[in-house]
Amino acid sequence: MKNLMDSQGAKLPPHVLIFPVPIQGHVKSMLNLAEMLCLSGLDITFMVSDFSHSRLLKHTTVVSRFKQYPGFCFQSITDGLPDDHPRTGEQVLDILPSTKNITAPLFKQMMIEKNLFASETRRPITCIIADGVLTFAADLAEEKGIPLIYFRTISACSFWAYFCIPELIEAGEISFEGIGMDQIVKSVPGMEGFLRFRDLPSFCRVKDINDPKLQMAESVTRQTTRAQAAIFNTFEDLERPILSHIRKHITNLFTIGPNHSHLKLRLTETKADNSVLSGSFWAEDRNCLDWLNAQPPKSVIYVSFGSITVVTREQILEFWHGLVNGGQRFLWVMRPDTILGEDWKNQTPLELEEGTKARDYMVEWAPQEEVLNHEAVGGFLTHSGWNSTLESIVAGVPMICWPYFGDQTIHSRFVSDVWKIGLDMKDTCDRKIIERAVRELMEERKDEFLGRSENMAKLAREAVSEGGSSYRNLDALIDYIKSMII
Ligand SMILES: O=c1ccn([C@@H]2O[C@H](COP(=O)(O)OP(=O)(O)O[C@H]3O[C@H](CO)[C@@H](O)[C@H](O)[C@H]3O)[C@@H](O)[C@H]2O)c(=O)[nH]1
Ligand SMILES: C[C@H]1CC[C@@H]2C(C(=O)O)=CO[C@@H](O)[C@@H]21
Repeated sequence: MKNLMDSQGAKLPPHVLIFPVPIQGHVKSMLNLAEMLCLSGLDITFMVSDFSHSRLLKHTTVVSRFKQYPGFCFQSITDGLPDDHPRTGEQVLDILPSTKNITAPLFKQMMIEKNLFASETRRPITCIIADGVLTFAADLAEEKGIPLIYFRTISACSFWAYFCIPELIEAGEISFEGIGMDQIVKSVPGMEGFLRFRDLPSFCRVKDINDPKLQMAESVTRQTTRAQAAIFNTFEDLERPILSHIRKHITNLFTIGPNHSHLKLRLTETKADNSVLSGSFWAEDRNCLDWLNAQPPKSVIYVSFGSITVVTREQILEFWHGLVNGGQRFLWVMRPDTILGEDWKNQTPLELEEGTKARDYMVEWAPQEEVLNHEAVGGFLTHSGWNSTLESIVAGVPMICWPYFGDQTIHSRFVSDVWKIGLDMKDTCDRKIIERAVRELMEERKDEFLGRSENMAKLAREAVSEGGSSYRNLDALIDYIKSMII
């Protein structure tokens, strides 16, 4: 390690640059990682897009939160999209070419002008931890000779399915007419027995193997091996068999999750206040917690489709009727930009608002982690984003999965058929099916699902506790970062 000293002669710590894709689920997860590294005394430069930076400043206490870590600083940069770009639905994918073509050259220039973010008290960056889908990070790291670690914010199982796309194509298991949605797919080792074509990440649902989304998914995933190491927000007991397949290709693989729960534990060890920063791009409506306080234990189904999902008005009404007919109370997150179509922009269907007032509760954005851990919540109707899935697992809340796109379609299969902690209703949106799922999860098979969910929650908590796999891996990651100083 080079002996760079501060003015008092103390040795300067490693300086890590963390660069997430500027999307809610990615930024939140990587902020949690940043804080864990700060707690270990590392200096952090956190790159955010101007768009996500202004959302964080507006809706969170991020500034006061990170003030306690003198080694932490934000740098913001454009994501290359116009201000009025929706950044939702499939259009969110525009962020990949825009960061590659517009952000990357500006970022490179910034690194040069700011002397790799060095100052009197900070080394030039000694390591980059980039979001696993930012391909330009590998080019830049190689060009500048800076060690690179990729952090893919999705599950190991979805990463592995993406990694196997060349084999899936080779075996004719993608894109050829005649492959039925329910046909079992054989080319993803470790999933041969239960993975249907329908469960593959949605970007595999193509007619043509040259489809740009499929190509993108394959190329960004395969190039993970260009980094010196990879981080996954998961834990060994959850995905061990799949992780062992990935480790044949990526030797330095650190599983440190569930990040949100791991951070909480590390905060408890070092500080009196272990409350976790929300990291939200929307204002959290905390009134729903008062409403939950008035509900019986395990009586409420929490409904949220994350930060990107968009739905039609018809789909919303199917869900609403299904939920009402299911006979349970519900707390529903409806972002202002959830419903597709100009007529419905920022408008919740009136009948829904009226019909919900009596028994149920609707918010634009919820303090999700607190909601899931509230004793009144007994089930989660989710889009199966990876953060939501992990948050539900840690809280021991069984799920009804309605995946929207990408990695979510495989998570829902693992929830229902591997971990058996919920139901998968992908590719349907019918009030009868929703009603049936609610009854099954919250009444008929309630004890069975709760038992397995509580068991999985225990394993998750053990993983992040002292001596657990994620706890040890985070320590090993920090040692690794220290050893990489050039
Ligand atoms: O009312 C809400 C709704 C959500 N959240 C939080 O927002 C995050 C949402 O993340 P996630 O569940 O992962 O969903 P997306 O926002 O859809 O995340 C994107 O990023 C994930 C991580 O890469 C992927 O797994 C998803 O497919 C992708 O859509 C979670 O931490 C939630 O706690 C809130 O705090 N309040
Ligand atoms: C921008 C979306 C395309 C891929 C990203 C992703 C991943 O595979 O890592 C998951 O969900 C989306 O947020 C990202």
